[in-house]
Amino acid sequence: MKEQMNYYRFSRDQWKRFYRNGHVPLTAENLHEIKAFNDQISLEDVREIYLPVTHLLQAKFEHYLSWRAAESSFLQQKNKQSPFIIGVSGSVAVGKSTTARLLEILFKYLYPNRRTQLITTDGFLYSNAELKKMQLMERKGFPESYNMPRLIEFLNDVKSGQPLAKAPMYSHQTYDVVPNRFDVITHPDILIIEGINVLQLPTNQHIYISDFTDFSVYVDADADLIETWYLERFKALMKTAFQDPLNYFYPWAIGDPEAAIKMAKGVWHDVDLKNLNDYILPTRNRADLILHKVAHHLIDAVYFRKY
Ligand SMILES: Nc1ncnc2c1ncn2[C@@H]1O[C@H](COP(=O)(O)OP(=O)(O)O)[C@@H](O)[C@H]1O
Ligand SMILES: CC(C)(COP(=O)(O)O)[C@@H](O)C(=O)NCCC(=O)O
Repeated sequence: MKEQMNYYRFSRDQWKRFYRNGHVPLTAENLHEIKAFNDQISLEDVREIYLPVTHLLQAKFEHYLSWRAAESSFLQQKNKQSPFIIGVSGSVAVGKSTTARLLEILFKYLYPNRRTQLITTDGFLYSNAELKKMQLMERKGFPESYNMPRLIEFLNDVKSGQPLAKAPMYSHQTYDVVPNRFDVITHPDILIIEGINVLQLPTNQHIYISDFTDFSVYVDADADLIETWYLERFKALMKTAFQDPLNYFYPWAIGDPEAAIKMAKGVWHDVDLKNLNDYILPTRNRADLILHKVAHHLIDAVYFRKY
């Protein structure tokens, strides 16, 4: 990634120094829990990259709470609870879910008495049946494949302090939205929203997802590297989740492995890479923080937005 004038660039060595030791006390048990959720995560990355990120987010969150109180006092209104919303974006397979989950875990350690919840935007995709009807099945993940008005309404409910808001669920098992299944969001203090479209500006809306987020993170890497992660994940799933006869990819898991890899490469090139270049990458410079990854998901630099 080239230097950008509106970002500070910090090398890994510079970034790790921003964390004051002991600020987020991680015990051996905590680290064990992180490893249990993804044993590929480097604990060095957790300490050197994610702990300073959490430290920064903590400062932002506390500033947000005091600003909300000051605003309510100015408007002579009751201080209504409204969650601090963190958006996590980036390409398919760059590691958004992993980053979002890690931030969720770290926030829970930091604020055990506060409610942190995580949702993904993929539940707001139109169902496969609807996508087929609109001839958008090959455009899954592109802006027009999401029900944006529904997502905006959901965020508006959450941000305005509704006691309960329901986010539809997506299943990677069925490769489709799950009918009548929801993630129930109940008055969180912190909401993490993860998805490829979190920083996008839809053309036909007057209000965007980013209007609801208080901080945003973009996970970045070269497209060639992301392709290898996409294919590695596909190969790992071929041996595990795809072996289930109910899985959408089951026919590929029991067929010719080379044909399956060829198909996955085609999907990456024709759908996800195109989406990255045309719609996701152009949103990168709206993020407050960019985590730049190199081989093995190692973060070599962090970009922090100046203005
Ligand atoms: N920090 C990390 N260290 C090691 N592997 C990772 C890391 N982040 C993601 N991965 C792996 O990369 C692949 C894509 O990550 P995932 O979080 O599923 O991506 P996304 O949500 O962006 O599609 C998965 O196989 C995941 O296990
Ligand atoms: C459902 C998704 C759009 C969401 O991406 P994610 O948030 O999982 O990175 C993506 O996983 C997807 O299915 N893309 C369509 C092409 C493909 O099968 O990769």
